[in-house]
Amino acid sequence: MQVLTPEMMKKCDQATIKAAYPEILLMESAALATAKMAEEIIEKEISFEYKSELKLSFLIGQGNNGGDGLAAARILKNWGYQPQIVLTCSPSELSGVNALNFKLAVLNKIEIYQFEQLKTKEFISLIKQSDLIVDALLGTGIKGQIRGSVKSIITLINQQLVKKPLTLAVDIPSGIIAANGNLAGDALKADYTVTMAAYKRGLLLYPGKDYAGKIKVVEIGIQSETIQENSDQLKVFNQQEAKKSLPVRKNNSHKGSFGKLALLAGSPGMTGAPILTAKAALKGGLGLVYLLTAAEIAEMTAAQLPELVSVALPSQAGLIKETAAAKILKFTEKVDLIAAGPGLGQDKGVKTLIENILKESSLDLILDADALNVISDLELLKNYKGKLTLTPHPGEMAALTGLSIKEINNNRIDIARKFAQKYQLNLVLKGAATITAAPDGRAYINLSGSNGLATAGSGDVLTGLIAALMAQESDNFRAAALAVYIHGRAGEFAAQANSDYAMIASDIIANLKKVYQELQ
Ligand SMILES: NC(=O)C1=CN([C@@H]2O[C@H](COP(=O)(O)OP(=O)(O)OC[C@H]3O[C@@H](n4cnc5c(N)ncnc54)[C@H](OP(=O)(O)O)[C@@H]3O)[C@@H](O)[C@H]2O)[C@@H](O)CC1
Ligand SMILES: Nc1ncnc2c1ncn2[C@@H]1O[C@H](COP(=O)(O)OP(=O)(O)O)[C@@H](O)[C@H]1O
Ligand SMILES: [K+]
Repeated sequence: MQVLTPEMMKKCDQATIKAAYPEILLMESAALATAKMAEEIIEKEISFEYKSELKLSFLIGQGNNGGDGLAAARILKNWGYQPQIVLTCSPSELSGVNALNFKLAVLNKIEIYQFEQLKTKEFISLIKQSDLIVDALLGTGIKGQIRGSVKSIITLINQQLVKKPLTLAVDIPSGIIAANGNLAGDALKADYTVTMAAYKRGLLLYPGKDYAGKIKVVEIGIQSETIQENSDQLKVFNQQEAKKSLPVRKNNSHKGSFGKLALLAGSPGMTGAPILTAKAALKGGLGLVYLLTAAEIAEMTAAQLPELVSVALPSQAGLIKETAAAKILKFTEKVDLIAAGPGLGQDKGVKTLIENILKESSLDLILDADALNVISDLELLKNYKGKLTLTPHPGEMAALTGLSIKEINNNRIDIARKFAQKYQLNLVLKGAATITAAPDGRAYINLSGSNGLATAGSGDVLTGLIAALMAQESDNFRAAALAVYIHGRAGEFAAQANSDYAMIASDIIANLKKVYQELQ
């Protein structure tokens, strides 16, 4: 499912209206979807005897987001509810379809207040008594910081109410910038968001994602072709996408059919990382893992995982010698893909090894952690002869690009995509709302996972999973996006069993089976 910017959404609206779909009809569809969602929430969350005893408060802005709200209030009134409306402007300031929907609200005898005419106490009391607030103050048309009555309403609710009533946001929580998920000063937190036609970026990026609650995308008459034509290949990776992408395992197969991985990882003091990666790769469905690591720790690591084949590299005091490059390249002739980085360390030998692999190999190559940190010449990435995948967290991405972590996180989608296209590689930009970007411009925002994944070794697990899925699926970009989804979903299961606080990276691996069972 597509993810849009406000400009793209506007183009979709305009194209639909131009193709003979009257604007009022589009708004009525949005309103009907909002009313249905409000009713679903009421039935699920509130115990009541009569619809008419419920207090439904609609906060109405001056633009089309407010128009959606006005029409939804009227529909719910016709269904037997008693909605009330708080208007942020005077009725004479409404125009077009919004003025018409206001007239219809009056005609349907809905109780209407103007915020400016209410005393603060009266407004607070009205909100406090509400069973459900429908937030139709601001949608995709937000410009600049929140101001005027809209700002007063958001500030009053956020500052004066200890417990906020149940809230449904129309299209996007008011105050969240639809283009990037940032706050326009402040925003109204929702328990649910009903969003029109497609996801908006701001609903999936932080802090916006924290304000949106449960999101439902509703169809309002905009054709999927129109959305396709006016969007930019950015999609969400959800369960539906994962089910579609899960590689089919042939029965007539052997361990070679599911890939042989050369894993270049580990160093003295960092012997756990390669085990997490190798175990995740094997539990992810990969056929065989060779761990290439410093001679001093090769035996010790092999002892931790009986399924592992350990290969000792020439080293001194645990540091891999620069001369190991030839041995590694020779060895990788018998494997299908290489993953390098977890716990590898960053000394000179490691840098030489990674540079040599980038210059000489043409296998599918995944670089993570220390293998990313030692790269100083980005041209090596561009010139790599095989298919390359990088998995930086924002800190590693900052080092690769010269940008700050804040800049990266403020513009995750575009930065990841530009880098992937410029250097012709798959990029997994990790962190809350992981972005997977392809060299050809495709990109996914991942929807699974939680803060429990922010635990030592979690990234090592992801690298193993990416290798496993890449070995089983020919489209490396899709494989990486699927691995990110599965990692996140396994993390959700791990959090259910242990809590976000108490889960560790091994719990993610232990729960992979549940994800595969769910997706099969
Ligand atoms: N187009 C369609 O056919 C369809 C559109 N749909 C719906 O329309 C929504 C988009 O509507 P929109 O474009 O009218 O913008 P919207 O979000 O209501 O905001 C504009 C209003 O807010 C005001 N305002 C702006 N910034 C502000 C701030 N910082 N602080 C305070 N006020 C601020 C701005 O004031 P002005 O700048 O004009 O003074 C203006 O009055 C979309 O999210 C969806 O819900 C659906 O019904 C499907 C069909
Ligand atoms: N708050 C969060 N929500 C969802 N996923 C997260 C969050 N924080 C981290 N993650 C995920 O956890 C993993 C952490 O990887 P990384 O930073 O490399 O950790 P480590 O180096 O400890 O293994 C990544 O897949 C990342 O996307
Ligand atoms: K809204």
